[in-house]
Amino acid sequence: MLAAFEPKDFTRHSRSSRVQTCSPLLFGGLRRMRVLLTTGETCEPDNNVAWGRAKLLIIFFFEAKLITQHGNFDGSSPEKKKREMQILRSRALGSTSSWLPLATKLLIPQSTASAVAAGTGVSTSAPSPELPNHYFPLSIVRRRPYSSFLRSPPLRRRFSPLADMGDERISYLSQREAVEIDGILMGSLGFSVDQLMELAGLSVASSISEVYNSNDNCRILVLCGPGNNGGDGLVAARHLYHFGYQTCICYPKRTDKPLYSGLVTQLESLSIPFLSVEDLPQNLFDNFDIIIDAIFGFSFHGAPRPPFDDLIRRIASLNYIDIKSQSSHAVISVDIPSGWHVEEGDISGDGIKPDMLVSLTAPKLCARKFTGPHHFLGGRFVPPSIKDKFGLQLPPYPGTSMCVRIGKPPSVVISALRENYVSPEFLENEVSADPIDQFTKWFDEAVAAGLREPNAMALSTSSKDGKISSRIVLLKGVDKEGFVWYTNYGSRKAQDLSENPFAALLFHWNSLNRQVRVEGSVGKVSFEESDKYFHSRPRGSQLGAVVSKQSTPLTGRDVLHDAYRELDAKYADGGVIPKPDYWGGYRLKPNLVEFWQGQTSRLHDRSNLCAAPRFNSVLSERGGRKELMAYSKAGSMTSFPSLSSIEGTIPDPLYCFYSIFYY
Ligand SMILES: NC(=O)C1=CN([C@@H]2O[C@H](COP(=O)(O)OP(=O)(O)OC[C@H]3O[C@@H](n4cnc5c(N)ncnc54)[C@H](OP(=O)(O)O)[C@@H]3O)[C@@H](O)[C@H]2O)[C@H](O)CC1
Ligand SMILES: [K+]
Repeated sequence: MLAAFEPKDFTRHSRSSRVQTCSPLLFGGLRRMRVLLTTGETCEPDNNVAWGRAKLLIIFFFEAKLITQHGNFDGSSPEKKKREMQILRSRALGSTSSWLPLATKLLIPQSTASAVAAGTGVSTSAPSPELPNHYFPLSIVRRRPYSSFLRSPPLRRRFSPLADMGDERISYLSQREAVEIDGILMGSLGFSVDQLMELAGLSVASSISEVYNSNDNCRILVLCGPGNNGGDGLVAARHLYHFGYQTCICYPKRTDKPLYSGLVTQLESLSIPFLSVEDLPQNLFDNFDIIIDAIFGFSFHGAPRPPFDDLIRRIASLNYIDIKSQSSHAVISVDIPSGWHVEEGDISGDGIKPDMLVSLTAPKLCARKFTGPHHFLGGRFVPPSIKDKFGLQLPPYPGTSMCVRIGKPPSVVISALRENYVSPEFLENEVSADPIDQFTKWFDEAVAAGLREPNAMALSTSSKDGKISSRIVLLKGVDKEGFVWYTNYGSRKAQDLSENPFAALLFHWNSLNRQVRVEGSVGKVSFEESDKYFHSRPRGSQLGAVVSKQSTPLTGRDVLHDAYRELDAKYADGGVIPKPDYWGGYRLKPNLVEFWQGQTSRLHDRSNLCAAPRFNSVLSERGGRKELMAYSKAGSMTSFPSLSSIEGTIPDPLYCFYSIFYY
């Protein structure tokens, strides 16, 4: 019955009116949306009561749709029906506990429901006695202030750099060594199993979030075994829930110990559903995008016993499902692909073939046979004493990461690499008429979002014969006069600019789905401005600027280093290092600034603010409405009937812009 239910069937989407009919496909993103109820009432996610009601409306619509499609769940026992509802709810909305009690407060007239049903294709002609009398759809307005996105940036897929070690140089543990290390950690080294399990589960969740997006409504089933590997799965499920994934658990052989019952309680308090083996579809990918295999770890021995033998068979059968190669469906094994021999691997050849393996502490010998695209290491708790005792070669973890990619880099089909951008709409009435103000607003938001080097920009220049070159430089200042960067006046870009004083800048704020293109004329900044900036730089950068004759071939690296050392010694007393003549700044005065906001299905928003030479004016062309404004130095604006009527009216042009909006 679950398989027959396809949420895609009732997705309705109207971009032009910026209203979407409620669709379960959108549920993952709902927390980030402002919801407009059909009554006209609006609410923000921060408004708990209204938001709770909004969620309820969604669920009632969801259930009504289900019931009208499937009648009374004919043949289902009330228990089974309840369970199925629970699965559907959790798939759609995640946690329900916080808002479900509000259900009793809702009473919506049947007339509203019928009117709404007519617009959504839900049939009410023969309502089931169970059909709630108060279901109706929602209109979702995909708008909210950008600042709220910054508070909860969507999780994005990122790849950690490959560990800087060949596969051969990483240590692989035998089963005996793995057990022994476990014993030392929890013996003389004073760790508790709870601690290690928490770190292991967090590593698993972190590894998954590096490869699979949570904002694609990713549904994860965690299959947990009876031992600590199963415990890692329970912990990972909790972290994944908090990372925004929709998680379900199947934990058929529970352990009575307080550690495990505590983990179960924590998950239940998040309303994460626990499914029995019988609840699961034969083809696990029917209802889930990712299957986490946390059944057996390094203590596995012999042949799998029920019910795990059947579960392992079901996961292994997913290897042959076509859909896997074309979609984001994946099997992820924790520490050991369950059913594999801990040292020999998949002896029978028809075992699980995971897409991702997260080895914990150190990979076990079987991991040598892993051929999937993503091998990660987690369990960042191994102290040097263990590394020394077992002669472990392990890759360093980058930064504060809880996981590190090891093994071969994934082979990717370049043409298949794409992101579906989910952003707030960039509406014309929200764009500053002044491009520098708009740029500053976006730049501040890029800084607030914690982007690395938000001031990095591609600078494209052209020689007099039209040969274009680009490189990344750093923006060092921006104001109404333009965009400033510093460089060596002997560099290729400087040579280009001396021949052709026009250039283009491109800012790419990837995780905000934003780009800003700037085009204009370029001139050198004054000596005083360059000199002031030069002396604000760290001493090492000043020395580097003096010794580096950019774009000039060297006879060897040591020439540069020797020159640096010599200069360093010369100014060892801390004297002022003079700015060399061949180093200084450029300023690009824009005549076009384009703001680009990536949107779903490539329906991006672009706003183009262009300078209109000689006019201190602003011309807006917004949604077909043309507006021409005079823009005084003091910042006030006056409306004019035409461009020619402005000519001569503004005595002291500063710069002027008109706007064009693209859709
Ligand atoms: N130091 C670390 O690296 C840490 C790793 N962690 C994780 O812990 C597992 C190892 O956990 P452990 O509990 O020792 O073992 P398993 O999870 O593999 O499971 C043992 C249970 O499985 C049963 N079992 C074994 N073989 C079979 C089989 N053929 N069929 C059915 N059941 C089987 C076994 O029952 P027995 O009756 O056979 O004893 C146990 O009930 C490691 O891999 C990591 O994932 C920690 O979380 C953190 C520290
Ligand atoms: K496993």
